[in-house]
Parts: sequence; structure tokens; C-alpha cells
Amino acid sequence: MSGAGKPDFFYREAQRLGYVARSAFKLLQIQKQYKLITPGSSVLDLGCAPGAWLQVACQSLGPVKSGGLVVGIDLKKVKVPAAHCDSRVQTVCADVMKLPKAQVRELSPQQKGFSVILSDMCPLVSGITSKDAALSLELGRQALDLAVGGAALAHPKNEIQMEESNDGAITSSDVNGVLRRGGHLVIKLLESEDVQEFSRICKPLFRKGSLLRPKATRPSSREIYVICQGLQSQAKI
Ligand SMILES: C[S@@+](CC[C@H](N)C(=O)[O-])C[C@H]1O[C@@H](n2cnc3c(N)ncnc32)[C@H](O)[C@@H]1O
Repeated sequence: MSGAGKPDFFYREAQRLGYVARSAFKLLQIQKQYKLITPGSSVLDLGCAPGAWLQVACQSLGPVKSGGLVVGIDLKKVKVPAAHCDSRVQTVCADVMKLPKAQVRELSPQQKGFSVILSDMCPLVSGITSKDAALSLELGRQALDLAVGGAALAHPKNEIQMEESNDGAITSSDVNGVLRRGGHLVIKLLESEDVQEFSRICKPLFRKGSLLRPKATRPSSREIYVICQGLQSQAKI
């Protein structure tokens, strides 16, 4: 069982129910409210260690015969938890900041992308609020770019900066995001004035956008989740 801070209700419940971290209750609440993961979903879990969201995501897929898969990526090597996970869960040890989209797409069913992307990625917090928020925003931007791709983010309404190759071009193989049309995206950020701007960028790309601070978030934490439902086709952006 991992988790900083004092053992509280969610910590004890996680232990009782076989979850590897109390963070399981954050995704359980997201699932209860938004029902993003359904039987057959293909889920990409960015920043998956120690694996509590892998457990909840796999449970949400329903019985094995319904299909689906969960791919977790983390800087740390993650052993798939024995409880609540089955053969549909796999993990990859990698830095999401350096992963080309093409490589991530190869991990999806028939290389067609994922139907749900979750990012619970968090930097090593320094305690300096503005620095931590800026690092978390960088991780959030990377998750958004990975999901929707450069073309969507390069929309004139968006101020987000795109990464360019040496010749100034965005390479076509890496321009498209790995979230399928109609798919859902969850991104954790540490609260700052940039959260509103981030969510303003997400909104036109999706059918619906919301912000959520789950009940299991520790009172001392500044985390907030941007919940984006139903990726729109490019034409609607
Ligand atoms: C709060 S934990 C995730 C908890 C997880 N959702 C769970 O329920 O078990 C945040 C994770 O983000 C990972 N992380 C941070 N930066 C990353 C990066 N650039 N690439 C991959 N993982 C990253 C950290 O290693 C850490 O394990």
C-alpha cells in the first residue's frame, strides 16, 4: 500500500477491498459520475504506478468475455496488481514526455487508438506551489497533445505551444492523437490560474468538459481533474 499522509478512511477502505492505493476511490467516483469506461473500452492509463487505477479500470471493463484492454505507462516499473486485474492489463515503463504518439498507438487495439485516456501523472512535488503547478501543467499538456494531436491543438483559438521538428514542421506520423473520436479524457492538474485556460482549450474539442475534485483527494492537495467527454470530429472544432 502506497500513499503519503496519515491512514484515513480511504486508505483503510483501499486495504479492506484489495486496492493498492487509496487513489482507487478517485477513479471510482469519476466512473460513478461519468461512466467513461464501459465493457470493451480500450484504456490508456498515464502515470499508472502503483496500479490502483489499473485495478478500477479493469473492473470497469466487466467480464473478460466483454473484451477491452488497459495499458498503463509509468516512469516506474509497475507489476500488474493480482487483485481486480486480469490478462487484459499490461504495463510499460517509459517517460510519457518522450514517447512518440506512433509508439503509443501501437499499444492500442489494431493500432486504432484508445477509447479512454486517463492521466493521473504528477511531478515529484517540491512544495513550491507555482513550480509544482507549472510542472503538472506540462504533464497535462503532454497528455492532451498525446490524446488529441497537434492538428486539434493548433486551432487558431488555442494559445498552446506546439512542439516543432528542426525544419519547423510537425511530422505527419506524429500529428494525430491516440484518442478515438467519441473518446474520453481525464487529466489531473495541480490548481493554478492556468487550469481555467487549460479547460477552455479542451472544451471545444469535446462534447462536454467538467472539473472535478474527488472526495478522496486529501484536503492538503491542490489536485483537480479535467474531465473531457466525447472527442469531436475535427470538423466541429
Ligand atoms: C499519483 S501517481 C499515480 C497513481 C495511480 N493513478 C494509481 O492510482 O495507482 C503519479 C505517477 O505519475 C508518474 N509520472 C510522473 N511523470 C511521469 C512521466 N513523465 N511519464 C510517466 N509517468 C510519470 C509517477 O511516476 C507516479 O507514479
